Amino acid sequence: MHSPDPNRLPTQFEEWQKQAREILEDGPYEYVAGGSGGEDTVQSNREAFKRWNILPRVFRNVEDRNLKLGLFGDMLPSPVMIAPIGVQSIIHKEGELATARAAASMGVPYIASSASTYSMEEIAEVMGDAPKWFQLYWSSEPSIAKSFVERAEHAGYTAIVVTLDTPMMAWRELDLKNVYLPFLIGEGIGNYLTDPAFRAGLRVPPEEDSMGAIMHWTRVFGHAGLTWEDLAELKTYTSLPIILKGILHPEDAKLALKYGADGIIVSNHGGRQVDGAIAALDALPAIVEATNNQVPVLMDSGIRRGADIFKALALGAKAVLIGRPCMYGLAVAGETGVRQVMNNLLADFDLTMALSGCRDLNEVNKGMILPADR
Ligand SMILES: Cc1cc2nc3c(=O)[nH]c(=O)nc-3n(C[C@H](O)[C@H](O)[C@H](O)COP(=O)(O)O)c2cc1C
Ligand SMILES: CCCCCCC(=O)C(=O)O
Repeated sequence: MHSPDPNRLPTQFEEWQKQAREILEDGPYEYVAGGSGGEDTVQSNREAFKRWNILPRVFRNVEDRNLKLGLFGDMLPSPVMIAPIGVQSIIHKEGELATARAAASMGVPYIASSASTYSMEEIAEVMGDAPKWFQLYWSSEPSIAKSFVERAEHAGYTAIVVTLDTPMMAWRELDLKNVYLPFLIGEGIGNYLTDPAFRAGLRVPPEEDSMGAIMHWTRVFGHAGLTWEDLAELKTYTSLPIILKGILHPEDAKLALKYGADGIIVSNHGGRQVDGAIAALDALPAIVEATNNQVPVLMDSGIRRGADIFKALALGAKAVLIGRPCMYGLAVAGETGVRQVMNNLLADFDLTMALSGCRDLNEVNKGMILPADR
């Protein structure tokens, strides 16, 4: 059993990843770290940040800094939240509960995935009043989609994030090599097993036939038939803000506005879906322009350090989501690891703000960065 010394947890992202690699078996590690196809987009996500330089200002009295952000009625301590990540039980036995506790202890919003191993109610319970959003994988069975959204609202989640880039899983070569799909061994389906609409579709309860439930899950998980018109139906299920995740094309950003989305997350799913897709940071400016400040634009994919957060905000993101770094923290030291990863990132971001001469988030703008190849 791995028991890390809490006084000697890593500071570097690369070291967290290296230790996670040592702790986890190939299947779970490569499921988390891997991307789709030849992983070109995983790589592009990182390269995109290196194509921008920060242009720091000096002599600006940066003794007091304000990183707070008002978003969908909540006042957040910083423009950083934890991305929805499913099947965290393959990384640590406490899975999403550990990550959610770490987030709640810092006031950092946690976005609970539909594909969590623990149910959305269990996750909400460990978070108390801390900010939490629910991520919807829109089931092909409408009663399940409706039930998930209603359960989330009832459990105290304050926004619904609808992920649009994963109606099915991409060609993921590492998982194929490992013959590893966690869902097929019953991980990541906690929200389904506890859902009355899902259970209504089973011949016998999952407690009596777990494989039957898993097979049913494979049939209802995704919905490749969805179109923009379906958003109207989803909006009848809830009065919570609806945020669309996985937008990369500016025309889709305009459609999101037209069909009444309350927010957008520019994301390529961390390079796990369309290999060869544009880096999320590269997609961001055109989407910010297309939405013209009508709704908040958030982004994720490839953020590893404070300077990355700064660059994303300078290019117009209101906030960013952190994905794999938290999962490496979870693998290394459970709840403590996730908290330490987030503390490191936030400290790095705060220092980047100060040393760039920014006291407030609204000072982080396009004038603070330059293309590296100018
Ligand atoms: C192991 C893993 C599982 C994920 N599960 C989900 C999920 O259930 N729902 C979702 O919307 N995105 C999911 N994502 C994508 C993340 O929300 C996020 O977009 C991505 O991790 C950001 O890229 P980064 O890991 O490079 O920071 C997952 C990502 C990983 C690595
Ligand atoms: C059948 C697809 C399930 C994907 C759920 C988790 C996820 O989003 C991922 O990237 O992995």
